[in-house]
Amino acid sequence: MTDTTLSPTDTVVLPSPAGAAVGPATLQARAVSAWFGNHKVLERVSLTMPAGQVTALIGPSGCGKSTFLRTLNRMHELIPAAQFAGEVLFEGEDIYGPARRLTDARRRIGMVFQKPNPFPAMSIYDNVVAGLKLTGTRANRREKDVLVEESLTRAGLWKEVRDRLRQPGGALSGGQQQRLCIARALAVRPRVLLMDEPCSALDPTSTRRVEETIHELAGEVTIVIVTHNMQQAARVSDQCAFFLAEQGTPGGIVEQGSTERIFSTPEDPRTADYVAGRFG
Ligand SMILES: Nc1ncnc2c1ncn2[C@@H]1O[C@H](COP(=O)(O)OP(=O)(O)OP(=O)(O)O)[C@@H](O)[C@H]1O
Repeated sequence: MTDTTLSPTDTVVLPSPAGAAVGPATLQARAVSAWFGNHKVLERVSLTMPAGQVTALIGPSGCGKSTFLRTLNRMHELIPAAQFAGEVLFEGEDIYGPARRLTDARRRIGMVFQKPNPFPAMSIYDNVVAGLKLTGTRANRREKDVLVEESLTRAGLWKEVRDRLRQPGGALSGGQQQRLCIARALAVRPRVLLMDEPCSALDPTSTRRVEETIHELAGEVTIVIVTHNMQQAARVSDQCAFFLAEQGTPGGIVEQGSTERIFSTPEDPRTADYVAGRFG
């Protein structure tokens, strides 16, 4: 990993020029299919992820949850031999449309991964600023200072690191590193945040802290989270989509709905078995 520490005189790109929409956005997947080579792993998946809500993608290992998540900001196409069909509408506009740029999708739709991946040798401050690279407006040092404080505050980390912003990101605890990665993703002011099992590498206390951060962000940004932890899905999400890939068939959504209903009165017996922990 290269150290891309920025000096105070560097110019960076600030997102959301004055007047641009910055609130949460609705994301709509329509008939999304995905392949790795000849292996079809998703079959015409449709799902609406409403603005400002938390949507949890649940289901057993290998059913295509992470692949689906990666189609939502065009990360899937980075994998060699990966193919895609369908539409992903961001506020009604297809991010795969011919006039759409990859960088637009990545800026508006941020991502946090399973394993915290800050730049370890880079300072906490510069880790957050590093999240700005994809954008289009220059920022001076003062603007960067404001954005760093704003992003770390929104990620629930500011109070813990405000006195040591020049220390390396790698010196933080695992849970703090994950919240630093959330701050880095928030620095471009995305309108949707994708989270791929963001707590699976964390201890229970850090997991709780990240869940609190998700609660605090809900309403400001649309969140889509993949989780294997049913209690976590119940705690953090407004709606759930239950994925399944049966007997070598591509993955699809068996059932979707409000989290309360999916857990209390699921319609499909396979959903009932899964949320009750009887398989997967
Ligand atoms: N880079 C890849 N190359 C080839 N096949 C892949 C790749 N990534 C995933 N797959 C395959 O795609 C299918 C769906 O995988 P995916 O990781 O999306 O499922 P998942 O539900 O997120 O699983 P898990 O919960 O274990 O992370 C699986 O059969 C997997 O083996």
